[in-house]
Amino acid sequence: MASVALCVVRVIPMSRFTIHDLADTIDARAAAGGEASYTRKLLDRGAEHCAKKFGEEAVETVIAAVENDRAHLIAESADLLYHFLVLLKARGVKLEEVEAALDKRTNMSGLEEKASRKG
Ligand SMILES: N=c1c2ncn([C@@H]3O[C@H](COP(=O)(O)OP(=O)(O)OP(=O)(O)O)[C@@H](O)[C@H]3O)c2ncn1[C@@H]1O[C@H](COP(=O)(O)O)[C@@H](O)[C@H]1O
Repeated sequence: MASVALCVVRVIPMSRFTIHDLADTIDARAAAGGEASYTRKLLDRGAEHCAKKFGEEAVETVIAAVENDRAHLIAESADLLYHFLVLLKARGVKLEEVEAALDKRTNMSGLEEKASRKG
C-alpha cells in the first residue's frame, strides 16, 4: 500500500505592514509640531534617552526569549523594533543605511564578517 505523507502547514496571516511604514510614521511624528505623540516625547528627550529606552526593551526581549514565552517575545520584539527606529531617528541614521550595511554582508558568511572586524 502506498504511504501517504501528511504535511501540516501552519498559516500565518501576512500583514502588508512593514518596518518601513513604521519608520515613515516616526519621520512624520518627528516633523510634526508638539502635539500629543509618544515618539515626539522620546525625541524631545534626546538620543541618550532613546538609547536607554532601546536598552530597556532589549533586556525585556531577552527575558521573554529566555522564558520561552512566544507571545511575550513577539510583543517585546515589536517594542524593540519601534524603539530601534526611534533611536536611529534621534541620531539621524536612515533605516536604508542599516539595510545597505546588511546588503554588503549578503555574500559573506557570518564567520567571515566577524573575521573582517578584527585587526
Ligand atoms: N509601535 C509603536 C510602539 N511600540 C511600543 N510603543 C511604546 O513604547 C513604550 C514601551 O515602553 P515601556 O514598556 O517602558 O512603557 P512606558 O513605561 O509607558 O514608557 P515611558 O513612560 O518610560 O517612556 C510604551 O509606552 C508603548 O506604547 C510604541 N509607541 C508607538 N508605536 C507606533 O508609533 C506610532 C506613532 O505613535 P505616536 O508618536 O504616539 O503618535 C503609533 O501609531 C505606533 O504605530
